[in-house]
Amino acid sequence: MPSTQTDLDHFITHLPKAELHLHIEGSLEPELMFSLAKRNRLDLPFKSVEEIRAAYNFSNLQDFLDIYYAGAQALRTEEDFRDLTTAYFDRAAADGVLHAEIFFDPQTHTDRGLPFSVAIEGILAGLAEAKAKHGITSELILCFLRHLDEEAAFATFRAAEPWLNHIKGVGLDSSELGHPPHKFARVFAAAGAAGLKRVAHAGEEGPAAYVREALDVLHIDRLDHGNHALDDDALVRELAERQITLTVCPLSNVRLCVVPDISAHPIDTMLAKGLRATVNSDDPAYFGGYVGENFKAVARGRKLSREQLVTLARNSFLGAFLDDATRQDYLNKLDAYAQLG
Ligand code: HPA
Ligand SMILES: [Zn+2]
Repeated sequence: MPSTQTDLDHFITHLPKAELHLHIEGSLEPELMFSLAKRNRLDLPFKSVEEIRAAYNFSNLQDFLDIYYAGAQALRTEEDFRDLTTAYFDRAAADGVLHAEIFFDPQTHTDRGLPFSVAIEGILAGLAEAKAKHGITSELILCFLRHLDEEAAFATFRAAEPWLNHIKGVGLDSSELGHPPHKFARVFAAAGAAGLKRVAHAGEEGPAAYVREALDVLHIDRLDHGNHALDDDALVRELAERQITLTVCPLSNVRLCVVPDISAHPIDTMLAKGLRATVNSDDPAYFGGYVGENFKAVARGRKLSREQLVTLARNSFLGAFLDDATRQDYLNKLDAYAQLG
């Protein structure tokens, strides 16, 4: 029934929410990729926006990563990173996002010769612009690439030192299988000692044992993805008891074949098991939708109630690295909206 769908879309779009799992490089839309390539006088291996989109047909995480790292090559200057960041926040604002905690992958840029400062200064300029334009608050999370070694992660952490007061936490992303969390135990310990939050991708393609390691060895404050945690009942009970936030990414899960279909997505199973699950977009330019589209996809695919949607939004504020007063302010906005809606 179209009118019901429109009501649901409207409810989701204006539902106050936080986004906690967003790779800023994964928000590079083909149109912006082309305009950056033109501005930077680069040759892209694609002739058109349509050709780029047609290449986004992945059967696993590595298929995606190969194209995601290639796309990131178009980013060359601080201005590029600022434009990328403001484009994401314009979309986020339209999707009812009040607060976003975004990842960036410095090694993707330093490994091709960009100084560490270029990506972070451009992103920070974009975050400041988003706050001024939309009032959206934000935090930045530096991700280590797990297919590289721990020494490279330490070198990145040292390079980040002058900006540590602008970085809320460290994360771990890229190819999961064969790169278990314990590979990064010492650099995560150093980040924790420096007062940073710790998060890690685990249980996306990797087994429940990687989620266990992320908890016990990396001492994570939040779990990115976590789908395969569901394979281990004791682990699920612990995640629920400790109210560890899971940053779940439904459209990413479908596009990377982590789940067979949106109608088989476990988001409501996670809620039913008492897990603090949230909905996020991961790499929206590659996976076909921003956070609002991710909410709409699971709402339809799993026939979620408004109460479940509000719980998912509440979880996003509970799981965010916010100060108590701001968190309460956002929760109050959500409660007021839920009562009206
Ligand atoms: O979903 C992801 N998984 C791992 N690494 C990533 N880097 C960007 N997106 C992802
Ligand atoms: Zn991710």
